[in-house]
Amino acid sequence: MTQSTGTKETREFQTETKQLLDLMIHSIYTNREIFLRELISNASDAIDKLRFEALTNHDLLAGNADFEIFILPDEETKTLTIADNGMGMTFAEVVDNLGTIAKSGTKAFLEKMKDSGAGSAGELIGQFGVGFYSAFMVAKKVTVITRAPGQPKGIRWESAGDGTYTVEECDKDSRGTAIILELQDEHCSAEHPAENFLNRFTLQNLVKKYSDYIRYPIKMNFITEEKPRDADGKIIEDAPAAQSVEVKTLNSMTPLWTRNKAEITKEEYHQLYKNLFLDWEDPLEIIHSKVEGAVEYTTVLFIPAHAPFDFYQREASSGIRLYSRNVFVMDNCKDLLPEYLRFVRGLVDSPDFSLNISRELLQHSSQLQKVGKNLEKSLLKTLESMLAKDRPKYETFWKEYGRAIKSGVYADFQSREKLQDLLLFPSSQSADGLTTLADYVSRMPDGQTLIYYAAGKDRSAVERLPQMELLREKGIEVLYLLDRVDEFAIDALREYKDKKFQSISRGDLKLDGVDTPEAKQETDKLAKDNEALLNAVKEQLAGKIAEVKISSRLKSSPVCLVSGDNGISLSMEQILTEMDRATFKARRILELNPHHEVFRVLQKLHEQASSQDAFKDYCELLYGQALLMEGITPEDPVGFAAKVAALMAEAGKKE
Ligand SMILES: Nc1ncnc2c1ncn2[C@@H]1O[C@H](COP(=O)(O)OP(=O)(O)OP(=O)(O)O)[C@@H](O)[C@H]1O
Repeated sequence: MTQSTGTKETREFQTETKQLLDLMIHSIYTNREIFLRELISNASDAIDKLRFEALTNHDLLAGNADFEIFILPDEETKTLTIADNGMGMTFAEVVDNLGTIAKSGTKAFLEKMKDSGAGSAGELIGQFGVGFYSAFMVAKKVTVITRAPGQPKGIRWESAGDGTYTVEECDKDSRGTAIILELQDEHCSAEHPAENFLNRFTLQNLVKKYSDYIRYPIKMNFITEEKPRDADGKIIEDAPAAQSVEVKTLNSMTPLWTRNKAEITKEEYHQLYKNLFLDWEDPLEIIHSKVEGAVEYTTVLFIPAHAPFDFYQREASSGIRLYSRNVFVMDNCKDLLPEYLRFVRGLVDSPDFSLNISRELLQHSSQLQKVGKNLEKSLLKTLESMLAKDRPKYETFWKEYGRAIKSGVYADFQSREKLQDLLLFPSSQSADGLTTLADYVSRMPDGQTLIYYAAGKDRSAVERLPQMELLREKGIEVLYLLDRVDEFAIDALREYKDKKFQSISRGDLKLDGVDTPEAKQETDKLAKDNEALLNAVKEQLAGKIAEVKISSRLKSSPVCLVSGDNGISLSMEQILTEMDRATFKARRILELNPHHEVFRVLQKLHEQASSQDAFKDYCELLYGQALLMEGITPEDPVGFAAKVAALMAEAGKKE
């Protein structure tokens, strides 16, 4: 077969690769058959790559353009070979690709493994599809023999998955890659045909199941034995059987999306999705459309059932593959869909995508932009109709991707209006349901002109905000913004159907139309009468707060902290601080409850010149309390605690 022609080097796998191999070999994952899908998919990618490069450099093909993937089970050597005549790899590429983990998905897999402990390896292997290394789930030893086009020599890579591998130059007749798996005993035993990867029927079924859509023929030799026949056509029983070899193509190769929609089963769509995007779950939604006219394309889009575990942490990636008349052009096509739709997976096949322009140019092509606009429109339409017709399904979608949509509202100025009707929020109206903005508005009583909201880290934190009391008493519905991006989205939106949003912790509460003019007059009078007191409090808290006010929103709490109408809010400031991006500060306004007993004590202390120290402590304590109620730690927690202790001791003395 091949012969080594250079020195053989033994190298160590990168630490992460070692960990991965260890998992592959020792995991109790039962669905090991997926290794075949992974290797076939790599072979198909390698042919795609060559085919694409050959468009501009025809010499690469060297006269061999009959692309194929060959599966060769060998009973004698107990090996299974998957061979392709694709791009092959050079020495450096072999070391880079098969000694380290370059693939971000595999890295993510390892991260997730670290987080969730080895127990879940099985489930995760299926979820991530771990590429080439999955071969070690079924093989004792893996040999890769590969030759890149134009290279005089091939490269032989070999490993038993034990921490090291060898690489050496070797002879190889033709371009491409052969992966030879020396199968583990349980995977070449006739006793368990479904797990026997030398069994041709098992292999045939697996190709049908996982790789039917692959665009290159996946071939296998079938050996038939037949006894010779006599002149009358009758079998000669005692003659030795003659063997004949028949090469069969196992996959249908018809790209699913070119078929008539009505003839495609849900199961087939699911399989296409799983094959292309290596998911183990069925997608939540499928959109298949064919568009003819100024731009012509066919698209199959999927909304995965679950967002990847690190979806909201990593850089936006895109899961859209481009094809031109069934020929793969590129994957991860950015700029096709807006970032807020980056969870969508799928493909677009259009004769208008030119095959031989560069990736960069293609991404900026006007055809692509037109297609992108259409896809965005049809995805939004699908989501709107899901929301209207299948609320539970939409809520499942929302749980996974709601944050992406909300990010679209604040980050994508042009999409704001289109997205506002897709938003859902919890609210004071129902203990566990979610409401759309339209539903909120439809419930607004006559006279209420604003949409009220409260931000906090969870429902109970918001419900316990002192500011909530008054609204609860007046029966005004409040939207709860519990996700960190919520307030930024609402802030960007500013209004919905001419109704402005109003935070219950910002500026004046503006209960106009609901509150009475008399109440406002009373608050103004109290502020005037206590002007000196308010100024004194402000002076004591100089540098910490911008203003002190008489509150009209407090019931049982003596104090609360709100932020100004403009700029960021306190909760936004908190979020930005956590993200180390606190360049802006909220304008802090301390509101005092004039009807609370503490207010009267404050008035008394202020009037008595002898109580200046106590007055100062009271101001500090009220400010500290207000911060705590907002979930913010006072700047000097030890000093705050000491003041509380001193006050408790003092109160004890009086009794
Ligand atoms: N048959 C092959 N021919 C040429 N290169 C290959 C072949 N198989 C694997 N490779 C190279 O090895 C790399 C690692 O393969 P692996 O399956 O681990 O990840 P991947 O294919 O990049 O990721 P994904 O499976 O998500 O597409 C590939 O990117 C490719 O460069």
